[in-house]
Amino acid sequence: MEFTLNGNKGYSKVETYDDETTDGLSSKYKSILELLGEDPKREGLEKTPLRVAKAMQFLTQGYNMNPEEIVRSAMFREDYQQMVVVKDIEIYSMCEHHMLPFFGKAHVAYIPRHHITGLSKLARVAEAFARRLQVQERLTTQIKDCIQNTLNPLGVAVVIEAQHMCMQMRGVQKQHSITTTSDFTGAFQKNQATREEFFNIINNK
Ligand SMILES: Nc1nc2c(ncn2[C@@H]2O[C@H](COP(=O)(O)OP(=O)(O)OP(=O)(O)O)[C@@H](O)[C@H]2O)c(=O)[nH]1
Ligand SMILES: [Zn+2]
Repeated sequence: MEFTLNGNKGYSKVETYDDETTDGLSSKYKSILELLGEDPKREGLEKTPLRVAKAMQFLTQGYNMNPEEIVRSAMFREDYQQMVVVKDIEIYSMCEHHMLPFFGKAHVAYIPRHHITGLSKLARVAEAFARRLQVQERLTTQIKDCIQNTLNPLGVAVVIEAQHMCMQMRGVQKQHSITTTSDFTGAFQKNQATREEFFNIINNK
């Protein structure tokens, strides 16, 4: 057992890699190397099944995190009722169709009703949902729902801009394509001026 995750504050059950999962994944990745025509015994590849087994657990650690708990762990009563925006949150996820990375930026905003949360928690929520097999649309909606359900704010906005390796390295091979998804509740959904203010902030106008 080794300590692995930097910045783990107890929302995650994965404080260590799970030995049984590591062993199971390692032996399967060894077979995958063989199927790809490689020699898993050659020096450079000897430890690769183990490394990949750990990397995959790292990249999917979000399954063991509780995003609502992350928000609730730092919820403060406050009467501020203006927009709070955390933009340019880096996200690294993996598409559930090809298990290849997609990555980019998330922009998250909310308008508090009675409660605010720690700013880092918005980024931690994005992280908890991103570190799973995902589609960008569901990732966007899950972040939005989590903030809405915990803080009960006057509105939530989430925009994600991402590049998908499955569209760049393979398949249609469009290296410069960027996918944007968005989801809104409350004031962001109903009020065009509020939504525009949010877009102006994230676009730095
Ligand atoms: N909507 C959505 N699609 C995604 C996402 N990530 C990957 N995809 C797409 O998932 C689709 C899967 O389509 P399939 O036709 O079953 O798979 P494929 O034969 O590998 O398709 P190509 O990628 O077009 O070669 C592809 O169009 C991918 O671009 C995502 O986050 N959201
Ligand atoms: Zn894909």
